[in-house]
Amino acid sequence: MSKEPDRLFAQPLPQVPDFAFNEDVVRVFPDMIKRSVPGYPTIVENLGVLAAQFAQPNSVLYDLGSSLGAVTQALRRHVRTDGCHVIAVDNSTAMVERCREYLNGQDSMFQELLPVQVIEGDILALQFQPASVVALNFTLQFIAPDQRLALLGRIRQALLPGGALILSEKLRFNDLEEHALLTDLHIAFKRANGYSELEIAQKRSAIENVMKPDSLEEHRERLLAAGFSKVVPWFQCLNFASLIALP
Ligand SMILES: C[S@@+](CC[C@H](N)C(=O)[O-])C[C@H]1O[C@@H](n2cnc3c(N)ncnc32)[C@H](O)[C@@H]1O
Ligand SMILES: O=C(O)C(=O)C[C@]1(C(=O)O)C=C[C@@H](O)C=C1
Repeated sequence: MSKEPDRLFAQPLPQVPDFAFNEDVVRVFPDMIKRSVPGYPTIVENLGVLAAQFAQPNSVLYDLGSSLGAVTQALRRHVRTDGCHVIAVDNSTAMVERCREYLNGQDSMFQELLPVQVIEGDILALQFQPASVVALNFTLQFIAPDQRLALLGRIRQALLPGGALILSEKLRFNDLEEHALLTDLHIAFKRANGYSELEIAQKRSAIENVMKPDSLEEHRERLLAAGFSKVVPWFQCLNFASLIALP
């Protein structure tokens, strides 16, 4: 994995462009996401642990919005169920290229890893195969809000009995005081991880048009409307959370 530090927003930009998962972001992504998302390493590792409980023999495990394949690698570390394979999907060419390099490197060093297929494509256009685990790790927030219910409905239809969707997202809060407090604490987290006020402000304006977080209540209601029977939050650190949704 690239160890390059994220300095993308360190210099004043005349105009901050909308955030995109391009080559510049890909180069610094492991550092960026770890220093920006409280609890990210814990979520990723335990996503593998949870997935191992839901994986069904001879089924597909989806990593949707796979970026550099951190979730896929956690699935490889933890899932031991017979006959499973991972399908990782991302629509950023730069992410997919780098992800394939990492995973090919692993394949050449270790035997008996779960087979992985990395697809460059839009998850909104994906024909889902029957799946026991679907991971959406900080991806749904980048999908247009009016497309989210239909996507979750198609995931629900693809899920096998005993399987699960694991959904991690940045949250917003309907209670304004709660929202302000957790936003301030998230900024403190970024500061503690070495980001300057300028970096924090420019990143915020880069993502505000492209990343639209929902509240926990909106997630729960939409997942139920999509046909899931049960929604169980299993992790929250500040304004970032992860949920298990059962078919
Ligand atoms: C925050 S990153 C996900 C991080 C990753 N899951 C992890 O745990 O390291 C969001 C990813 O979703 C991808 N993405 C956004 N919209 C997408 C879409 N419609 N289809 C496929 N991938 C998408 C982006 O290219 C980006 O790589
Ligand atoms: O909320 C922020 O400031 C973030 O940086 C969050 C977030 C995310 O949740 O995916 C946004 C974009 C990058 O992919 C890394 C982190």
